[in-house]
Amino acid sequence: MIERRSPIPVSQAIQYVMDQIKPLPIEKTNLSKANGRILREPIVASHAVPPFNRSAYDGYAIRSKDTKGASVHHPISFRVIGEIGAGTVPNVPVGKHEAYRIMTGAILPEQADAIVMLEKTTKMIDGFKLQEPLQAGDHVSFKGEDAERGEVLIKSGTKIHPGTIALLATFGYAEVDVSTKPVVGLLATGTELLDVTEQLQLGKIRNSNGPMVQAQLNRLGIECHYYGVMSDNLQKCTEVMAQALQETDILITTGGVSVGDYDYLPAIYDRLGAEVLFDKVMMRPGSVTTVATKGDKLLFGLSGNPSACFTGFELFTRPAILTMMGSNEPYLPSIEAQLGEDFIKKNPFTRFIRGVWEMTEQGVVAKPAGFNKSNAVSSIARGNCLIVLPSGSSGYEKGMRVGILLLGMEQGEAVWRL
Ligand SMILES: Nc1nc2c(c(=O)[nH]1)N[C@H]1C(S)=C(S)[C@@H](COP(=O)(O)OP(=O)(O)OC[C@H]3O[C@@H](n4cnc5c(N)ncnc54)[C@H](O)[C@@H]3O)O[C@H]1N2
Ligand code: MOO
Ligand SMILES: [Mg+2]
Repeated sequence: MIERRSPIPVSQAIQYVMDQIKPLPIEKTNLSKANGRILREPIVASHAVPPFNRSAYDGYAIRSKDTKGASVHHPISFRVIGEIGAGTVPNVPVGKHEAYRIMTGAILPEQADAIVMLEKTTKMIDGFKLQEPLQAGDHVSFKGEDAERGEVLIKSGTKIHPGTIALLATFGYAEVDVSTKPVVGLLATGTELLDVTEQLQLGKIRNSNGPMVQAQLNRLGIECHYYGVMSDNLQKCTEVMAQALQETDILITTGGVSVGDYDYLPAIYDRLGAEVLFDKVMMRPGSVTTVATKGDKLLFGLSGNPSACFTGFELFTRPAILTMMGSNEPYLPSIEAQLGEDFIKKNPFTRFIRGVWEMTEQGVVAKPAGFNKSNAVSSIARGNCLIVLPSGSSGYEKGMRVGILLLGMEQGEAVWRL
């Protein structure tokens, strides 16, 4: 009798993986290399932003009280006593009916409390005329209006993106605490697999999972240790994986996790003494995704079918790696969308359909990205989301509200919700 596997719910499988994760140590990185890394210290404002009251426009710095009563019929004249470009500091305060020519970003001179836009003035020989009154604070960018000193602006565990870089630079972080990266190994298994450079041969296909998973890792900022392709050979694969486990924190394989005669991963885990957390998940594609541990190492046995491989990585490997790196938003971001087409197939397991979402007049609509079986490769290329169709339904109709997981986003989610 063939041994039957017991499928577990997706959320439980994710939890099993996440329970194994311990955060990696912290290291310092140069600001120029920090983009895409996970911040491991909060960004606290070490000074107010802006650090001084400054002009929001090119124009003139004046005392607002001197503009009282100004109108078309009663223009008020101002004498210009100097000029302040951004970066220079005036040393004489503004007096009654006096003004400084001032540029955007320049510090306000003492006594000045408002800025007149250049366009609102009529030039005169030694100054300008103004035809409308100003209030104190007009066109001034105030000290601390963006951030107060001591404010926690970004939490530890956030992914650094160009906006974060700007903030780090603002506060003078030449270096910043980030997580070290896990060493991730990747091995594609399958006697049928050809290298990308090889001619197609009957019965064989090119290895697409290897390069795909490499790219999925790259999206997390990780360069993997690529062990290439191996034929389905129990002894040789075991040896390579045993060696790879010495050299990596996480070892990803693709293929060989099902029940075929050459699906050797279950036997390899056994030989390696790895403990299998699960080998069947109530999801499609990727139902045979297998995750195991060996000491503090994690082994992800992603399915050979490309869509299943892709989905297994996004659902299990991605949050595991991000959590190791201290991310507080390791899950794919999810939003609600309208299903753009009927999906009438029975759903014994939750389906993750490679889809395309777009904004329409009806709101966000998500459609399957084409041929959608677990062996599909074209729909992975077209998709920008995974449409989640929970199990237990006999089908989903166009217009129904569904959850979708957004792919390739910088932002993530703190909890698994779908
Ligand atoms: N009797 C059963 N058969 C299968 C079951 C099952 O439950 N009972 N599960 C099916 C499901 S679901 C999937 S998914 C696949 C999983 O297969 P494996 O993970 O064992 O992967 P392989 O057998 O090695 O390959 C499957 C398929 O994928 C192609 N492949 C493999 N590696 C690559 C690669 N690197 N690049 C591109 N394509 C790859 C391979 O040629 C096969 O076509 O099993 C079902 N069978
Ligand atoms: O694991 Mo398979 O991909 O469910 O289709
Ligand atoms: Mg197989």
